[in-house]
This record gives sequence, C-alpha cells and structure tokens, in this order.
Amino acid sequence: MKADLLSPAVARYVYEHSTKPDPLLERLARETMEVTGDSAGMQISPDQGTFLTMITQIMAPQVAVEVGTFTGYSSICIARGLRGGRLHCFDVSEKWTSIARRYWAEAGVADRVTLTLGPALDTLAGFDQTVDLAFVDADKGNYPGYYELLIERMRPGGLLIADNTLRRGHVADPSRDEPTTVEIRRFNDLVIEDPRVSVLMLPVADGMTLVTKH
Ligand SMILES: C[S@@+](CC[C@H](N)C(=O)[O-])C[C@H]1O[C@@H](n2cnc3c(N)ncnc32)[C@H](O)[C@@H]1O
Repeated sequence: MKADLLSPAVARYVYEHSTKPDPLLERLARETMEVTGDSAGMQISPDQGTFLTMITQIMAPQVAVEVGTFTGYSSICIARGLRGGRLHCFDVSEKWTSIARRYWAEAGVADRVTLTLGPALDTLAGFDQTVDLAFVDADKGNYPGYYELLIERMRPGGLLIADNTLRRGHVADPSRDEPTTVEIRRFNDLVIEDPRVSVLMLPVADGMTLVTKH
C-alpha cells in the first residue's frame, strides 16, 4: 500500500472500503515483484487503479494517453474503462512493456491499446491527435515537458492526471532537496501558475494531481 500520507489505520480502512483489484491485476503485481524487484515500487497502487478505471468510464475518452507504462498495471485499468476509445501508451523499455503486452492480451484489451517505444518527449512530439485524457507516470524531471506537449493537444474539458506529485509529502518540507523532490516541486508550481487549467491535488497514494483544461 502506497498511502503512507495517511495513518496506517485510516489507510487500512480506505483500502478495505474500496474495490479491490481482480485476480489478473493481482497476478501482474506479483509477477512484477518477481521480475523487477525493487523497481516494482513504480507500479501504481490498487486504489489508484480503481480510480483510473472509474475516471476513464466517467470521461469516456476517444483518445487516452499514458506516459510511463512499465509492466502494464495502470494501462489495463485505463483500458478497462474505455468505451470505444483508444489508449496510446508511451515508454522507453521494451523489456518491461513486453510484460504489459502479455497482460493486455490476457485482459482482452490488446485491441484498444497502442504502444510507442522511445523517449516520450520525442515520441509525444510526433503524436498528432486531440487528447481527452492523459496519465503521466514516467521520469519526474520531464513532467514539465510531457505536461506542455499534452496540454497543447488536449481538448477543452480534457483531464491530465500526474502521479507522485507529493513525493511522500517531501514537497511540503523545505529541508528536503533530493533531485526528484525538487523536480516535482517545480512541476507543481508550474501547473498551479498555468492560467489554461484548473488543478486539484489528491492525497491518494503518493499524490495524484488532476488538471482540467479550460
Ligand atoms: C513509474 S513507472 C510507470 C508505472 C506504470 N504506470 C504502472 O502502473 O505500472 C515509469 C515508467 O516510465 C518509463 N520511462 C522512464 N523514462 C522515460 C522516458 N524518457 N520516456 C518514456 N518512458 C520513460 C520507464 O521505462 C517506466 O516504465
């Protein structure tokens, strides 16, 4: 459970009163742990997965984008919420996304997911569709670049969700100056100053920022 922003008792309560992942997602989480070791911590948490499926159902996007796919957990949650739209995934890792491809097939969503491999600043620059929904969960230093590329392409009323925007609460602690904390602070400041959008930070898991375009 990633929600160490809450007390353990509240985090447990929230977990117990939220829809759980199905056996396929549980198996994917287990395999990710076995195959990637410590990197498995990059995977979104079950409550975030439930949230992504719900928000995708509500938004009913024709074009959804994910930056940072890893072994596929969040992409399956988004793809499962689609009703006729497509999810375009961007990642650099052939190795990790080969696991995602296998699970997309098993989950029955492979026909609605496209994967583009390569540095996402370059590959997104060549993406020429209007974006309805975006989930950003890749290298934190490039969040400002991904944000600009996605907001430029987003329809009015579209939604961008950025993950890990609280950095375990370190963003609010001036004594913390690790590179990733500094990068995320810079991103959070940039977004709240942007007159094109409305912003809500959700203290879910490691912090998710919701950004809607006016
Ligand atoms: C935090 S993980 C994504 C976790 C995923 N959303 C999930 O739920 O399992 C970050 C991913 O970003 C990818 N990544 C890192 N740098 C990247 C870049 N410059 N361009 C595209 N993807 C990148 C990594 O390969 C990794 O798979």
